[in-house]
Amino acid sequence: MLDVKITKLTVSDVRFPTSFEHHGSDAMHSDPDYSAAYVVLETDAENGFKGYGLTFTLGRGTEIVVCAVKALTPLVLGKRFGDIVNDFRGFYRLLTSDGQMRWIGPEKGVIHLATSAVLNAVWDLWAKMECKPLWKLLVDMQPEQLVSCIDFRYITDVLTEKEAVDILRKAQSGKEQREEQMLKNGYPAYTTSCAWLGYSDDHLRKLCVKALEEGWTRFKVKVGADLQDDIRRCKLIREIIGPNNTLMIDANQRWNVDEAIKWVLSLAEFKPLWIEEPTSPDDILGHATISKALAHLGIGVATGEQCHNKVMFKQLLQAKAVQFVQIDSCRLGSVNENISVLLMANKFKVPVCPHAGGVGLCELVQHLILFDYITVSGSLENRMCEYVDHLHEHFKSPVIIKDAHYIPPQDAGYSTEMKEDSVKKYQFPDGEIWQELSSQMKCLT
Ligand SMILES: C[C@H](O)[C@@H](O)[C@@H](O)[C@H](O)C(=O)O
Ligand SMILES: [Mg+2]
Repeated sequence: MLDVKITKLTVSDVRFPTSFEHHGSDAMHSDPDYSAAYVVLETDAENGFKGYGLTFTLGRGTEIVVCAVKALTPLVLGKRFGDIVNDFRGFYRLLTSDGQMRWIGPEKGVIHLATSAVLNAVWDLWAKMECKPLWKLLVDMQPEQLVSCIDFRYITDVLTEKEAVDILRKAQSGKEQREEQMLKNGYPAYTTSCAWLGYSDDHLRKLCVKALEEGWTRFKVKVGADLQDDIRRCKLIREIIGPNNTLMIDANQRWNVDEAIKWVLSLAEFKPLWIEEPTSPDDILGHATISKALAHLGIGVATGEQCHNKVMFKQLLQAKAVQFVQIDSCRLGSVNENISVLLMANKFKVPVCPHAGGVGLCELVQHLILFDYITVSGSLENRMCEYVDHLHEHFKSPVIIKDAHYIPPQDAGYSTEMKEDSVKKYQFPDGEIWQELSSQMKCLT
């Protein structure tokens, strides 16, 4: 297996027209078409093993991420698989620290999204070669091997290699029981599917009632465009879900810092557990100010879905700017960088509640949060993973949700593989779906 070489990398621009029904809409992204730059790694393995990876985008601009993946391709082609996984830290550095390309990052923006797509495919390949779901591959690794996948550059002031190994060693005790518990009950989830900003009150009501019947107890609602609308919608949702279920609010970076504090104070009566992305994702001290101002109300600040990299997470933690860390499987540099954030959050005793949804984010991040529970944090206190009910049907191993819990996937790999037919149909702009849509548009004009 280790002698297998990577022989080909293809990347596709796959877009789903979710904006037509306002799925995924929020105060800053009113018309997202959930999309992905989708990577397939081919190898010379006799059994034809392939690795699949993706990064999540919102439609326009996916072509730029595709271009960035193509720019990274020469760094991957011809590589011996054993050389990658036996020095994963080195391979991570190779992709993120290329002497010319790092200028267009470093480790942020389009080039980092592209890195994530490529590395996600490598991890999928690795898990497939080991015939394990990715979470199990991680759970079974020795602390030293896990740590050897992390690039510690820029974070040793808060987390050294030794500390990382110690955290993982400590969590070895009770690992088997936690794994059993997960296999039996799954990992707790919350839903964002009921209350996208573009949904009418009526639609919101119907979806909330249905979600309650299905056993959901934690709900997230989009806010931030209009205060009166937010008050009405939060009141409505609180009335439907009752005082004991959990409510979160998400502003998707809409406000200035002072505005965020004032706005959230006006919504405090609805008892949200957190305000997510109140302001610019880059404003670490702004998040700290908001956290401080809301602490007495028991409202925490959550962020991470557009947090560039581990350095920013480090500072958010150092500045006590977040009470909930939202890792993202497709924005950070894949599993490698996400593990470092899980370990830092553990050190600062801040719970991790991953960002999911989009296309494929639930499929991927479930592996990371299972790993976090079994092998890092060992705790479910104040923890839950986001769930959004869109586009799972396009994946070969879609997520399984039971009683509002993620059931650990059993198929080998990182659950990243999409159905060939879906990739073909939704390919932008030549796939059947986009061709049909463009001829309908022409008819209307
Ligand atoms: C544009 C997207 O749907 C976002 O609104 C979404 O990721 C959201 O912020 C979330 O937390 O799920
Ligand atoms: Mg969000």
